[in-house]
Amino acid sequence: MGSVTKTAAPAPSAIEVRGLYKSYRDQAVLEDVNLSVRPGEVYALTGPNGAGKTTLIRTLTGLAFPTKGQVFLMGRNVHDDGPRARANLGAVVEAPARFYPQFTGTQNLTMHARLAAMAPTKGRQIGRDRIREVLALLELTRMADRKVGEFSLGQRQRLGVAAAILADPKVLILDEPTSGLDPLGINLIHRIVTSLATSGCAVILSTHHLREIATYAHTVGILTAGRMVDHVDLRSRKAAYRFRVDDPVGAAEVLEALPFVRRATARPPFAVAHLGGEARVPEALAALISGGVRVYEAAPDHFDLYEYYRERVEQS
Ligand SMILES: Nc1ncnc2c1ncn2[C@@H]1O[C@H](COP(=O)(O)OP(=O)(O)OP(=O)(O)O)[C@@H](O)[C@H]1O
Repeated sequence: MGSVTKTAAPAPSAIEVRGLYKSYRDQAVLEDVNLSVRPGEVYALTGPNGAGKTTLIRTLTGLAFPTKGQVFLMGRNVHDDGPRARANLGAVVEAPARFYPQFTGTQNLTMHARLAAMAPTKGRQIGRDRIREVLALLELTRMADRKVGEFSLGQRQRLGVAAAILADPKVLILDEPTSGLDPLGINLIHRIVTSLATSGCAVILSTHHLREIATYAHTVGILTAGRMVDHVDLRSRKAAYRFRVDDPVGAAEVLEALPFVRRATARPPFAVAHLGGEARVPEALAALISGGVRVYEAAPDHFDLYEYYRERVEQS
């Protein structure tokens, strides 16, 4: 039998936004927004108040219609083929999500489960065990049989996330899921989002909590005045190392010539290089030393998303 060479094809996007425009009367709120999120990726959307984040999220979920452009969820156009596109979607688009206050947490989730069972392509039956499981995951077991009208803001917020993940969505879209939550609640949402992404779910969430999302988002989209001014790939930023040297420009040239270095720049007194991992640090050091560069220090170059964001927003 002959052998077959396999080349891993990139996973198709779970969320794909193409040339999206949205205006309210004559006011442009979104202009030419493009983005894509693959299965397993967490995309954090951020930007100043009024930048258009909620409008974008509502348009992604099919709740708002674009003036121009398309949104695909799992390959289906959310505005032309809504019920099928949304069959794989879990979302919280209003904070806190709306529930029937006179019914308990369990009863509200049971109603969500019935709706999920009616989805055209999925039709999954969600049993009581799953409802108990998501309530426990969101640390709401104690509140399960209390009326939602008696829930605190943070508890309702967590119930919203419980409803969004109930049917094991392939796409999760959350508008400011951590607003109104205490520090442990914020951490809980982060852990849940990370674990869903690890199991293959594509996640978009909007947030103002830059330092927190920097720890687990893969990409950060910066939206200002309706335009996506930057997509920051945090994975590549984390692979950077900085070397404090006597000659940063010469050191950057030495590093740039190494086959495993993707990019090297001088930022006096440092030369900063994207090495692809810490296993390459000894080789980079050896190259610098044999190139006649004196090295005083080598350390990961921590990317400060907050500082980056501030500069980016001030420029635009
Ligand atoms: N239904 C609407 N009719 C008219 N204008 C609207 C409507 N909804 C939003 N806008 C306008 O669109 C712009 C973007 O609003 P949006 O709520 O999307 O911003 P945001 O980035 O989510 O803000 P925040 O961070 O404050 O939540 C604002 O100027 C807002 O006034």
